[in-house]
Amino acid sequence: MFSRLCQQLNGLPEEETSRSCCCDHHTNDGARRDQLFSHRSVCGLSRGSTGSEECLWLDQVVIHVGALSLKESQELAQHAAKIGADGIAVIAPFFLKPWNKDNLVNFLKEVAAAAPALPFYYYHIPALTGVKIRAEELLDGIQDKIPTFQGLKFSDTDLLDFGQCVDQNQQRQFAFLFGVDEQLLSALVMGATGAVGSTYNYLGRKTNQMLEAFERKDFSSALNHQFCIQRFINFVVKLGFGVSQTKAIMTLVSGIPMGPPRLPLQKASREFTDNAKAKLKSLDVLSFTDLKDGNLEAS
Ligand SMILES: CC(=O)N[C@@H]([C@@H](O)[C@H](O)[C@H](O)CO)[C@@H](O)CC(=O)C(=O)O
Repeated sequence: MFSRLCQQLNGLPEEETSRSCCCDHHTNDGARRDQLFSHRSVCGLSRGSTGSEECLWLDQVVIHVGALSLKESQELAQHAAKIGADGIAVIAPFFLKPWNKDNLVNFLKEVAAAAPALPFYYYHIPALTGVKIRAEELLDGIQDKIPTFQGLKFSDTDLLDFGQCVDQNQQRQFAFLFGVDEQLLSALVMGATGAVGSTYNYLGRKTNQMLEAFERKDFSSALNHQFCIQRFINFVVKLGFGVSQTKAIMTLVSGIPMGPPRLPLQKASREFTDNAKAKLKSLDVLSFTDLKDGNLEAS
């Protein structure tokens, strides 16, 4: 059922993007975007038991093409099709917001129509877009308007909405990709078919252990793994956790400098990174013991 954990590598620095892939983010540099697809075999951030870097083969790449302007979104969708993406995803426009379901669907429909051969995913992240139209409502009849509609990335904690997305679409082969890492187990019970999230960049092993336990119906072990993930996320949330802190942790665990976040975000503090490092060590969630924090200054 749960086919594969989708690892986000969107924090990689500009110079790394030619050997990486992003699920939700695009770069604005056209040449670099093209390079992205010249290497379908990418080096991820995971390390095997020997500590050596493992190569990940991304057999599907979904490019996020959302933008505030419909025209820009359409251009990005066309570009994604041209360079061989396997799908496109779009968040709701968040400056001039759609007021109701029909407005939002009409916007999405125009973006999808710019890449009519590509599977289309709606990226529901109301906390960031401020567009709170329920996903369950949006899905009702969506394939009549968007024939390429393939599924949803659901980054919200409203499990009633998520459960109803699954329940009301059991006859359809939609992908229900969950995006709240600390609640993934609950979403699996509701019928999630996949996950996309930031912490999988470094908590992938622990998450895979949870998925395996869930698959073999060992719910007690699955819950223990989820609680362990929650202990880490709860800890960093209290310190202040966002994209900058994610970059700092990814640098810490990989040794690859992720570069500074873009303004208005501010670089994570050394204090945050030290605390996160101590917590990761105490929870024993990494597959290698030697954290690579030599490049922290560059992050
Ligand atoms: C609001 C937010 O950033 N959510 C993350 C989660 O992975 C989140 O970091 C995690 O559940 C910890 O709270 C993802 O769903 C979204 C995300 O990483 C992205 O779009 O870049």
